Amino acid sequence: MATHTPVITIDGPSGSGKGTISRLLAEKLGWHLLDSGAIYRVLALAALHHDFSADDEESLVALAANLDVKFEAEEDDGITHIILEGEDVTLTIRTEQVGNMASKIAALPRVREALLRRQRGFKELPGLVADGRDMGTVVFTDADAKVFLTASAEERAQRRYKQLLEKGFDANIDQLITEIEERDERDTNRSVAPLKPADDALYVDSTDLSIDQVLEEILTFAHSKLSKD
Ligand SMILES: Nc1ncnc2c1ncn2[C@@H]1O[C@H](COP(=O)(O)OP(=O)(O)OP(=O)(O)O)[C@@H](O)[C@H]1O
Ligand SMILES: Nc1ccn([C@H]2C[C@H](O)[C@@H](COP(=O)(O)O)O2)c(=O)n1
Repeated sequence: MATHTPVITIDGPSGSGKGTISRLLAEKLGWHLLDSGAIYRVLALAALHHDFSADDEESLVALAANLDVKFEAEEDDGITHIILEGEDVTLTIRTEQVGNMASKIAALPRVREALLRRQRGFKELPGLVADGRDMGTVVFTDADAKVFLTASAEERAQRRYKQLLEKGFDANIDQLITEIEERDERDTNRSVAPLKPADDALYVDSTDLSIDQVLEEILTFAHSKLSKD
């Protein structure tokens, strides 16, 4: 009999805390982690390097199919380093320029298709926490527990502002709110794999919740779903 590999999906808009919560959840459970946004961001950075425009689907599909990217867990700093074509791009992919390009190319159906297998390859024992926009609705539709994590656009922009300053990037709060709203609009209204809660997802609004409170709520939910299997 094939062994079941459990999956927990965390979907939601930019800055809702998916990455933070997914990492903490994966650490607590001792499971693997898929940051699917990082894959779209790496592709976006590679496209910018090659000077491809965001609507050049043909070139982007070829780039996605041959993307030379490695995720390397470093013992020294505990961070998973992302290596694109031999270069460490862990920090570079986090800029708003790369995030916006990622959101644009992610609207192209054939680009999404080209990245599907790479994402599903992360599902390995003892389990996977998958973070993104369509983890529960497209990539892992049979996940054991699905969560949709959100927060108001203003709160998400404030979080991003703080995060960018901490990382030494320049930031402007009004511009961040505008960019977050534009990104929400694009991610939610695209024709393929739009950002939306799966029918069977737990909906968590983290606007007034601390990271610990969100983690607690999701862990309780995940345990209840996993114990039913
Ligand atoms: N509940 C919370 N309260 C306060 N700050 C939070 C909360 N959740 C996350 N944060 C902070 O908000 C910032 C953005 O969080 P994170 O990167 O996890 O979001 P994300 O949804 O993964 O965003 P993106 O999709 O753009 O990568 C981080 O600095 C994180 O520490
Ligand atoms: N499963 C996913 C993950 C990400 N994207 C797109 C949409 C986002 O705007 C962009 C960057 O993601 P982030 O790092 O901010 O989570 O990538 C997507 O369409 N599907």
